[in-house]
Amino acid sequence: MQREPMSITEFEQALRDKGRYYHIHHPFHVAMYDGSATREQIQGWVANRFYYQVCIPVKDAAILANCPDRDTRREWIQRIIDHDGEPGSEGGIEAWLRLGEAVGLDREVLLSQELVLPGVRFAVDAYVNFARRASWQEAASSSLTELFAPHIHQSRLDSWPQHYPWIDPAGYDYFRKRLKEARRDVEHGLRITLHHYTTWEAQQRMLEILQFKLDVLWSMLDAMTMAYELERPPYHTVTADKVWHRGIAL
Ligand SMILES: O=C(O)c1cc(C(=O)O)c2c(n1)C(=O)C(=O)c1cc(C(=O)O)[nH]c1-2
Repeated sequence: MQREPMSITEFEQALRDKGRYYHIHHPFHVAMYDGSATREQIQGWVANRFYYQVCIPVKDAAILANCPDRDTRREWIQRIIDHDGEPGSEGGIEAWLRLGEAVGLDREVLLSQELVLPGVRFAVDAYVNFARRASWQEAASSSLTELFAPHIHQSRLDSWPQHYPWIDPAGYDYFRKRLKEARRDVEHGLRITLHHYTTWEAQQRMLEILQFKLDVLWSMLDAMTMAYELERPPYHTVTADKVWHRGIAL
C-alpha cells in the first residue's frame, strides 16, 4: 500500500527539522562564534567561502537556464542581481570582497582563489553541477538551507564584533544585507518546494536533496578544519607550498 504524503505543514516541518545538521553546528563554525578562532582561521574561512559566493550566481543562472516558466524566472533572477549587483548598487560579491579587506586580506588574494582548498572547491562545484543537471524545481529547492541562514548571519553580527575587535566593522555589511534577502529567497523557495513534492516518495527525495546541500556546507568546513585547525592542508606531508590547483576553466 502506498504511504500517504505528509501535509504541507508536516512537510515544511520536516524540512525545518533538517536544521539540526546545519553548518552552524560545525566545530569550525562554533569556534568562530565563541571567539576561539584565530586570525588565520577567520581569514581562511573568508577566502574559502568566497568561492561559494562567486559560484552562487552561476548556480542560479543554471536554474534559470533550465526553467521554462517566465514568472519563476522573473522572481529567481533577483538572486543573481543580489550577488552580482546592478548599476548603482554593489552586490554581495563586492560586499564579500570588503569583508575580506576587513579581515586583512587583499581583494587580489580572494579574486585569485589561491587560498581555495580543493575540498571546498569540490563541494561547491558539486552544488553547481547538481543545479545544472537537476530539474529546475529540484535545484530551486536545494537552496533551502537558506531556511537556517538568517540565524547564522545574525549570530555572526552578534558575536564577531565583541570577539574580534581587529575586524573592521565595515566588513559586516554582507551579513546584514543577507538577513533580508535570505528571508525573501526562502519564501519563494518554499512556495516552489511545498507544491512540487506531492507524494511521500517525492517528499523523501526532497529531504535527501536538502541533506546533500547540508553535506556541501559541512564538507567545506571539514576541509577548512584540516587546513587551518589541524594544520594538515593538502600535501602537508610533502610540502608547505600551496601546490593545489586553482580551478580548471572548461
Ligand atoms: O553564511 C552562510 O552560512 C550562508 C549559508 C547559505 C546556505 O545555507 O546555503 C547561503 C549563504 N550564506 C549566502 O550568503 C547566500 O547568499 C546563499 C545562497 C544560497 C543558495 O543556496 O542559493 N545559500 C546561501
